[in-house]
Amino acid sequence: MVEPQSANRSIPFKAETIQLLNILIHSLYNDREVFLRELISNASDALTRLNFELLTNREVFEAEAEPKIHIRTYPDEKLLVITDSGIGMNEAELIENLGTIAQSGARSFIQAAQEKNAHLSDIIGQFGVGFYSSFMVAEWIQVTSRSYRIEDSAATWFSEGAGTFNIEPAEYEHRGTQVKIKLKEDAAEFLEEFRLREIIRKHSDFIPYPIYLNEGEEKVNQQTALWRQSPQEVEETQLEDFYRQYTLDFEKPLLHLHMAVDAPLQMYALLFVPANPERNIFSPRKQDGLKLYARKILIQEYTQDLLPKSLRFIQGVVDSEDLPLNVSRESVQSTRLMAQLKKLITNRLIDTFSRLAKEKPEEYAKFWKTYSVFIKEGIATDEEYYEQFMPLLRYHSLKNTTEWISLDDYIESKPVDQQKIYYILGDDERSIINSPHLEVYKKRNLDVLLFTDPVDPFVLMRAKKYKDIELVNAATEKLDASESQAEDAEQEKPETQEKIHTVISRMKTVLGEKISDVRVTHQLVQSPARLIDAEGALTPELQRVYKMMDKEVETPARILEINPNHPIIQKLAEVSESEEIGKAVIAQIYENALLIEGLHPDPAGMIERIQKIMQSALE
Ligand SMILES: Nc1ncnc2c1ncn2[C@@H]1O[C@H](COP(=O)(O)OP(=O)(O)OP(=O)(O)O)[C@@H](O)[C@H]1O
Repeated sequence: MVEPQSANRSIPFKAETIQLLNILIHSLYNDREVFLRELISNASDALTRLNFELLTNREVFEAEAEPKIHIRTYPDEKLLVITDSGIGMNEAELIENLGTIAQSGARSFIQAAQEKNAHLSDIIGQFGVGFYSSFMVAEWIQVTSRSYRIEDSAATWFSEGAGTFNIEPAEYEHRGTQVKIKLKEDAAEFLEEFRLREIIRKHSDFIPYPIYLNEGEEKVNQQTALWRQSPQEVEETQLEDFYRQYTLDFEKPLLHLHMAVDAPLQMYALLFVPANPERNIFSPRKQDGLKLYARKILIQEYTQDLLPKSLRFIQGVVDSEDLPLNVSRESVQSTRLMAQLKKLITNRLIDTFSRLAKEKPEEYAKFWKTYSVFIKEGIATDEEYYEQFMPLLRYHSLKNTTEWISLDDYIESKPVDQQKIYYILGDDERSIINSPHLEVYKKRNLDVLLFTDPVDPFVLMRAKKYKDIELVNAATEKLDASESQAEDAEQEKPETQEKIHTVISRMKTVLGEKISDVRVTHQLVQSPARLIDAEGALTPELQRVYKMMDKEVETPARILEINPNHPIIQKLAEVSESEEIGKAVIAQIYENALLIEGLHPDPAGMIERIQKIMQSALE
């Protein structure tokens, strides 16, 4: 049925639209060019919707017309005209779509824009205000459209962006929509062909329909979306070109992942691990996040919900057929599909890292050097994925200070009866290797992982176990260095015990309040003594966490543990109590222990005493 054609009518915009237009018209927004992206994306949506219609309906006006988008400029009249052969709109649809329906994003946009310190650029980027964004550059806009329905007639919508728009019947021969923009004085740049090309290449390169500019016969957009091709067909150089164009990073990426998935949902992704996590200042990527497309149409420039936060260094594109095309940008986040996509992508990424570690350990070592801190952050903070991140951990160990070993490697090579995974905390490998705490492990030929990264204690806050095997601190674990009962019996002899008691009480007198106690340990081999935390003190892990967070913590005086079998300790018992040398040796034993724990406040201060001890040794 042919609708009765009405004469020119003036209709008020919805209240929210008026507010939105007010903000946009008066905005001094630098990235005004996005208006073109919005119009092209509307045109592209209209073409896709027509394609759907054509699947089931042959009663379509101009069914054979080529699906395309055409942009024309008329510099003398300052006109920019964007035409598409999409689904089109009749009069009622023009009124509804461009005037009276409050856009889903409008309200949130206005709210966000009215907030203090709001940056319009962030907000426009975030909400994508669609068609109306053209009012940033337009004095007026005229939209003429002819719907795909044969019986419909054409109509024209016109507005200067104030409170109302006009609607009237039109003569328009072709199916689709023509958006005519009279550019503001200061928006003449959008009449320049090179500028338009630049914008199209930047924002709409992968729109699935050809975009023509003025009389040019070549389409301006590339149209082929590399990520939608089969991974086997894409060549290494194409990937590198794509990555370079995408990030302006001229270093090759460390790794890429090309996914083409059909089930449980349909998606393509092309992801990269950059050689360096810092974006360079020229990078067109201004924030973390992946570019999200639905059927090649850009939905969101920076999508952070597709990855765990700790994998924010990943660059690339995700494209899913399953995302509804008309999904508004703000509702993208909350769809169930996004959670599914995130899971799929994250699992595949973790899998790719694991495979790299297995198949190309040297390349994994490079990855680990740069990104270990991110993976460790993931373990410390990511409730959902921390367990999956754990097999990616790599450490040096007491027995292997040159190659990285995983927790799985450690478990595989440990003796069957060893029930725990041992680690030791320290500031650098060279000094912890010499820690007295490790003597018993060396003697017993047990391996210990060296945790020297400042973020390792954070990892330990969450990761108490791996594959049901407890991770324990070698420095606080009680392992006995004496392997036979005979050795024990020797230690327990009454005369030995008495000697040791003498030494202990002398040490307590000499060291006074510097220590909370002196006692015997059987965990030492070469060293005469070591320091351990007093009972009730914070664990060494927590002490380091606090230190990293710059929090002052009081550590109660430590306990000095002595090795009853050490010649220095045994000889000390024979030195008369009044002799100065005995006191000097005790003070030096304590300070040596401080030094090796990295706790000595003034190592050079020991020199004088050491010289006295040397002198006495020579006499
Ligand atoms: N070129 C076009 N052809 C057909 N319909 C169009 C065209 N441009 C806009 N429309 C209609 O007008 C509606 C409003 O467009 P607008 O750009 O304001 O928002 P949107 O595209 O729905 O959302 P977004 O904010 O994500 O762009 C569209 O949903 C569509 O129905």
